[in-house]
Amino acid sequence: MKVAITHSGKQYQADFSLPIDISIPLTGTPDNVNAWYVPHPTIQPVTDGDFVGSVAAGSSTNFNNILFNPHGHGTHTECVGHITKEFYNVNEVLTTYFFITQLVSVTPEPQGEDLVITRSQLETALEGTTPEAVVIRTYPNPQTKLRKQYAHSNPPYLLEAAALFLKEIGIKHLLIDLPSVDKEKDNGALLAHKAFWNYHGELRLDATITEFIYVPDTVADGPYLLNLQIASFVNDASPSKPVLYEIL
Ligand SMILES: N[C@@H](CC(=O)c1ccccc1NC=O)C(=O)O
Repeated sequence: MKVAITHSGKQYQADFSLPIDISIPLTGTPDNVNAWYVPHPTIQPVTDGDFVGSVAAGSSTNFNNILFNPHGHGTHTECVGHITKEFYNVNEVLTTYFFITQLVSVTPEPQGEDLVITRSQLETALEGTTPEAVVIRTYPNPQTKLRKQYAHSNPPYLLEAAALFLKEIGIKHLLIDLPSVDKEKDNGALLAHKAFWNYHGELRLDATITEFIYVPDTVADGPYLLNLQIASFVNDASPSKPVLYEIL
């Protein structure tokens, strides 16, 4: 299914029959990707007395409860409500779902004991483009990222200046393959989140951060059409399904 798109005076074409899903599947198993010290998600049949919500166990239907945490268990999209006293929910904030995006790859640089993404790395990678959304793939990029247990691993993160740069050039949606844009243990500083959402000024209520994506190596850097969909959770964050389409 080919589509022709006119956006900001430019013409694009994409083929909806060739989606590139950059979400991480969520499973109810211990090897589900994990961060923030939460137990693994569970997907279990509802039970009620003798009833077990499983066809294999004699029920008419499979009928599972799912217990998971959007921030800790996989691809999720969050709004400024992640860091504010006031309640903002991502379902109200994300109101359109297609964006022109740029996929960039960076190798985080050592800074003391950390690995960080710098402003100049993003400047270089974006090559002067100012898309609505940026998808950041970090190297190395092994497939084990799909089930990595990140707790206490001090994953790479974005420097405050890098997040400020993305805000300055008007990026509305930031997607990254790490558990957070900030350092794991930062005593609540959350510098990159705050910079991107302009926490100390007028909040960028319509800006989102999507963490825990996975972009396979076979996908080349460059421009894409992004379809960013969430489940309609009234919460600061929701599991999400970002999908890229090559621009033809
Ligand atoms: N680094 C923060 C914690 C943090 O960032 C966080 C904690 C739980 C769930 C998500 C978090 N950040 C996600 O981007 C801290 O050390 O307080």
